[in-house]
Amino acid sequence: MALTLSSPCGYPFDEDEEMAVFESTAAEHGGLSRPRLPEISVISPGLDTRPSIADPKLAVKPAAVRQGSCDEERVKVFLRIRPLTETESHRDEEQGCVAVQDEETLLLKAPKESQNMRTAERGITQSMHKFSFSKIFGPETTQQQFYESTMKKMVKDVLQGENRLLYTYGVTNSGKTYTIQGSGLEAGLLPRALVSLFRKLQGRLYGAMDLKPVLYQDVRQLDSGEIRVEEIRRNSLLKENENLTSRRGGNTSIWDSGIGGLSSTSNIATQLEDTGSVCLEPDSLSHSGADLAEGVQFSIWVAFYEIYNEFLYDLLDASPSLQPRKRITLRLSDDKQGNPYVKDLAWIQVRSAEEAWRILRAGRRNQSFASTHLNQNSSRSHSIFSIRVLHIRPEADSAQATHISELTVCDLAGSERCKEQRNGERMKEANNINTSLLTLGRCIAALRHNQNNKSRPPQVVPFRDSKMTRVLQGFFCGRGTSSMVVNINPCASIYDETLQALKFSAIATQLVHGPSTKTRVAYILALLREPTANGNESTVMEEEGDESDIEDGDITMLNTEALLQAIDVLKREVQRQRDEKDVLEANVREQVVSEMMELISGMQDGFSETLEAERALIEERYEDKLTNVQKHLKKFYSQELTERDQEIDALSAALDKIKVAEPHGDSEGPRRSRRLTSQTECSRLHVELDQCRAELLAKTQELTKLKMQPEVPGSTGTVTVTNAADRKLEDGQRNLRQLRLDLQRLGMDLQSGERACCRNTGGERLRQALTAADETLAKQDQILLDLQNGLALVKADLRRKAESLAQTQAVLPPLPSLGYAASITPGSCKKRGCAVAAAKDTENRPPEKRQFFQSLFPMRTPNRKYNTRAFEEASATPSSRILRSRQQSPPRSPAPTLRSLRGKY
Ligand SMILES: Nc1ncnc2c1ncn2[C@@H]1O[C@H](COP(=O)(O)OP(=O)(O)OP(=O)(O)O)[C@@H](O)[C@H]1O
Repeated sequence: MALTLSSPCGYPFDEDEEMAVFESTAAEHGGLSRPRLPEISVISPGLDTRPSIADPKLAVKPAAVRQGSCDEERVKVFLRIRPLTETESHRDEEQGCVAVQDEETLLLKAPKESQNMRTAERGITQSMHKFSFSKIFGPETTQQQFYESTMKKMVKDVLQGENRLLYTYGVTNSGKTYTIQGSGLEAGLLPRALVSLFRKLQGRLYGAMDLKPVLYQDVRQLDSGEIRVEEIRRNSLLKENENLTSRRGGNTSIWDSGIGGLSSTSNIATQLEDTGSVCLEPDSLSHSGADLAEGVQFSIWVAFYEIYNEFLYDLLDASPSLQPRKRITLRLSDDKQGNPYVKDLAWIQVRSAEEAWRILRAGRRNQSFASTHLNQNSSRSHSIFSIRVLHIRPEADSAQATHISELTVCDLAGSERCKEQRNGERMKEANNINTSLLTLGRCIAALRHNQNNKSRPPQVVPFRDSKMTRVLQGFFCGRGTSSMVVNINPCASIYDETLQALKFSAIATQLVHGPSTKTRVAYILALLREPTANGNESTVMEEEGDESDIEDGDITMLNTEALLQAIDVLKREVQRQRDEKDVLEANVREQVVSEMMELISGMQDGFSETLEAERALIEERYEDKLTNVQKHLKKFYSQELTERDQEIDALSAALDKIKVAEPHGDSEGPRRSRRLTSQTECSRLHVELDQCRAELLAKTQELTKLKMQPEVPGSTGTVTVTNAADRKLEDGQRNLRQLRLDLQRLGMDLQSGERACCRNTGGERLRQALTAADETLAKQDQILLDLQNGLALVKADLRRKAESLAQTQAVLPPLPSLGYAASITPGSCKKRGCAVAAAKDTENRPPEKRQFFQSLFPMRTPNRKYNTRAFEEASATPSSRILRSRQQSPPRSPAPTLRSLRGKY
């Protein structure tokens, strides 16, 4: 399966991501055409984001941190550009795609055939990229110059007790191995470092082999037997190297890697074995032992191992056999503190640079090299060479190691495109190499994230995802510092790979070294100096005496009691910080809750207001609708009634005509003529009633006058009767008024019934209202009947009164204007009796609905009849239906009509 080269920085190097993290804005580089993509991708965060001394965060750091300059804190990333070979020059690989702008800035310009140029042409990315490094070394840089600027100080630091790591990173065939180990007479960083180390230690070497480094960074006292074993191993390795050197000529050794039968071709041996000893410029290494601690001797032990296809192999596994054999894989273990170490790794004591050099050469023969399409002698593994320095105080009886420091040099395998590997084994190697480099990139990216986002929860740094990162973990976690050498090949054909490698290194430039062990000790000591919670000054420092030693952070200066006290102080500090955080959390929670409550109540108010407004709006709308409906109904019924009135008038007129023209027409004729007659009769009765009232009034006045006259014998009974008649008349009038009021009320009931009908509340309600109205009408009919009876009695009384008056007139002079008496003739009475009979006919008929309807709509003419057939057919409105239903109800007791009253009267 062909795989492409993965981005080693932990996430895909897609251009958007890259821009988000590293790229500057266009404005920083002058006017640029595209708004989103600047012409040059500036990948130089290391320089721009350097913390200043004035950074307030630094002010609170312990003194040991403040003392160090910012440059020292940041991880150093060096760039080395290798020269083009002759073959490469002939292939026209020099296309000016790599340009050094100054000591720290590199400009990459995409060549025409590169993938980067293709994407740039599509506007996805830039064709030019700018990178910044701690220092850039061009093709002309010599090995010595490079050593002086990079590793020289590291050696010094290690001798002073620090841990240092230097690792190379780059595309295959970019010069990593050349940089670390060198070639021919050009010794690389490692041999130079060894020579420098031993020169510095001249006269200070601890020759015995009784103290040996074990585990992560511990020292073990060896007994005599173990010492002998160690010596045999060491001598065999040195002898092996001698034998191989003497047999040089047929110089290819074959080793079985143990995995898939890989052959590791040690052609590299030829390169360095030409130099029997390390050849260095005389003035390249200063060898002053002035910086070394007084009275301390140093024991140097080296180990050399490789990580091949994610397996650990000891390159100093001293077996003299040259036969192919199965290599033993080593395991990674953790010590009690969880620090990783390579179990059963061979540590060899060396007493000179020469010995160390020979051991290194012996190990290189075991290293996994192979020929690839890019490099004839390509490292297929990550090789790690470690030098451990034991700081020993020789005592009279037995020596004691006070400290151990380490210098590790790691030559990482080169990243490469898997798909370009034609050999399956090479492809597998490339895969593993890229995977471990990818993990390294992810670790560095996570470390950078954690350093840059201290307020956020830290990301898990995936050290355990690869053997290489696990082995080097301590150097990234404060137990030392690391430096990175990025090697690049300026060939145009591998421009895209080079670009990826440089992007990866750009992340590393952002890294800051974690606080060293020394710094942590200084922090603890600073805590001890602070006033305790009880307000008493800690006495630890006073007991310890020399403050300058303490300032250096040497924890061994403290006795057990002081350390226990320090633990107590730290525990209290932890508890205090926990309490603080608890209080802070409680406050934050309280604030959040109160803000939430405010928010919720605000929302509630808002909702209620909205609800009210909507309710008002809906009410208003429905009010308007109801008003509109009422208005339209009124208008409609008014029109309807007007039309009916007109029709009735027309019908009446037509009937009159018919009556005049054909007095004896068809069978319908007499009934209609009777109806018309009754109508006209009714009007006439009205007039007569009014006349009767007027007469009654006149009579009442006369009676009043008579009362005023002196009483004559026998008149008492007449006056009493007249008074009774008056009272009854008054009652009758009162009843009439009551009747009118009831009718009005009925009218209102009907209106409400109509409304109920209009609002579709159901015909049942309307029917009930109408039934109630009918009952009220029946009551009124009864009242009218009573009134009629009362009037008959009055009439009888009046007759008697008239007779008594006649008798009185016979005695007294005649009274003026007794029209009423004159009008009460037997003839007129007879006539009135006929009227009463007619009224009785009327009473036998069902009550007139029209009178009731008339009270509802006073604008109508009083003599209209709505129970005609024409009206029934025409009325299709709800009101007309109501009227019809009422007409269909069973006949009720006849109500007295005015005509009947008049007749009675
Ligand atoms: N600075 C330099 N000056 C001269 N020659 C160099 C330089 N750097 C590298 N070379 C040569 O380039 C070739 C490849 O170098 P080297 O083997 O060190 O690459 P590499 O990065 O280790 O490759 P790989 O990752 O495949 O092992 C070697 O022949 C080496 O001598």
